[in-house]
Amino acid sequence: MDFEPIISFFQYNSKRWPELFLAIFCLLSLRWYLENKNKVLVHWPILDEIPSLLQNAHRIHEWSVEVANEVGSTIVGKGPIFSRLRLVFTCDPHNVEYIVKTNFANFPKGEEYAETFDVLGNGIFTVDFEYWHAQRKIANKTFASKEFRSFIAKMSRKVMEDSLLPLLSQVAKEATIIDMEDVFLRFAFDSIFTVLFGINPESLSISLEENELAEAIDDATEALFYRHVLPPRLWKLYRWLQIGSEKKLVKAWSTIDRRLGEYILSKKKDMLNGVHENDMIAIYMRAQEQEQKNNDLLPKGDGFLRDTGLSFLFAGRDSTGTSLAWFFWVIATNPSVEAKILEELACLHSNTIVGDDFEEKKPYIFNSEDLKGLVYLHAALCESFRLYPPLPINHKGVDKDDVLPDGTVVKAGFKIFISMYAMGRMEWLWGKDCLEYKPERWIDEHGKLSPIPLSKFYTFNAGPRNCIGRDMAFTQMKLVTAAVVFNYHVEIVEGQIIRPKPSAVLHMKNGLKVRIKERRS
Ligand code: HEM
Repeated sequence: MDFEPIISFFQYNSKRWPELFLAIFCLLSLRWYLENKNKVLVHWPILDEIPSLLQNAHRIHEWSVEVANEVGSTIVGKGPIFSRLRLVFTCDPHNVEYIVKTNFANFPKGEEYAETFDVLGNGIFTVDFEYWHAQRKIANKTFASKEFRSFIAKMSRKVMEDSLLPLLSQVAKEATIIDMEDVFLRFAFDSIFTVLFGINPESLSISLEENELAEAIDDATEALFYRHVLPPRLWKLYRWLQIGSEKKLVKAWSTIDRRLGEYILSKKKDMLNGVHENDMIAIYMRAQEQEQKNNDLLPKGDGFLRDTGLSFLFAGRDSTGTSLAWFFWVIATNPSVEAKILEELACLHSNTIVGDDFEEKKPYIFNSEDLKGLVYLHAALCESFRLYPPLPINHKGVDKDDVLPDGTVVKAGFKIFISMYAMGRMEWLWGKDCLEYKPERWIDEHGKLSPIPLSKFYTFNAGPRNCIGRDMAFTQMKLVTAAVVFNYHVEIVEGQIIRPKPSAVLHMKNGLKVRIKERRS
């Protein structure tokens, strides 16, 4: 065989190898790009799925649904090859049940969670194991007390009666446009603050003035979201350089410390003067005094009161405020549901009003005990929570190697992200109409609330670390939705694009602009 031509080809081309390699590289890259360009999750060389995550950070919740539909309801991601980052994304309720309930002890929040949420200090959200248990014991006792529950209902009603309804009546009279999400966030802030400190901060007033503490909490929430989507080394670099949301966080943190410090100090003075109050911080101060002698697991001093106050403000303000806004958006876009809620309320109203001499107050406010029995309103709220869970993502660590019910292997040190947003939108779980707003799916053939959807409903988490404020949230949501739907028609201003904001809490990206009309003038 004559090798002469082959040898001369290589001799001729030897000087052109760099160009040859470049051409091969470009061809392979082009092929890789064409193969991957339409995929929702791309595994990039070296960086793996990090570029996809960053590319979709602005629409993270919608993207999580697309990923779950296309790739699977549980995915193990690797992160860049030079990092040891291992992420598990899941929206499979069997896996979630195992993580949050069955083998709860193996899935603590972990040190990284505490570092990400450092602004919350040592409050109930960030601690694990026996430290968490000690705080949960006090919280359970507080929230189980009948006295405290009726204090919550009384305070929420008072904020609604004194601030929310007068504001809506005024807006209706002046025929102006308001941002209903902002209004509900202010309502939720004033309610939870009043429950915590016994003082109404009156952020919800006719003038809708700026509220320094609520704004600082917003800035901190935004920074915490970026810490979720950016690789830890990157946000820590931002923190070190003091740029972007990390810079805002430092300022927000100092405002939070200053304002909460002032409230705690004034409460301490009241307590020293022998004032017995029913608010949560007063209950915690008394518990701290009693427990301090024999419980080393409970943090000491005012720092703990600050961390508790902030954790509950975080927990109770954005969740209830945003849920109310999403609820009014879904019922406005589903008028048949709104009509059924009105029908149920009208029936309750006529059963409550007895005798000709009954003088009815306007706007009419339902009693929170009476609202507990309303099936359709409850189903309508659950359905709204399914599609718009205020906390769309939950975050867990892995203590020891384990295997999830679907066979996914998780190793110690992995990070798990549970997407409640994706879980509420999976066709295989909720059926072909999974994206439709249908309260009927929560009601059985006997007209009672069906327990079946609850087995795949994790909006309030489940297991030992379930939401302690669930009942409070339902009490408040029912009080407000019943009073607002019954007395006013909330009309959405046309032409708005309503979608979630990329945030650790499911805020609306551009708020919810509405007009208010009185129904019962
Ligand atoms: C619509 C309203 C609400 C929703 C959807 C909601 C949802 C949740 C979820 C998903 C968790 C688990 C978070 C995690 O593990 O990191 C949680 C925990 C918690 N929630 Fe709520 N929440 C709501 C309202 C409230 C309110 C009003 C309060 C209190 C006043 C509250 C207090 C708490 C607390 C203290 C925890 C931590 C429990 C623990 O770690 O033991 N929540 N909530």
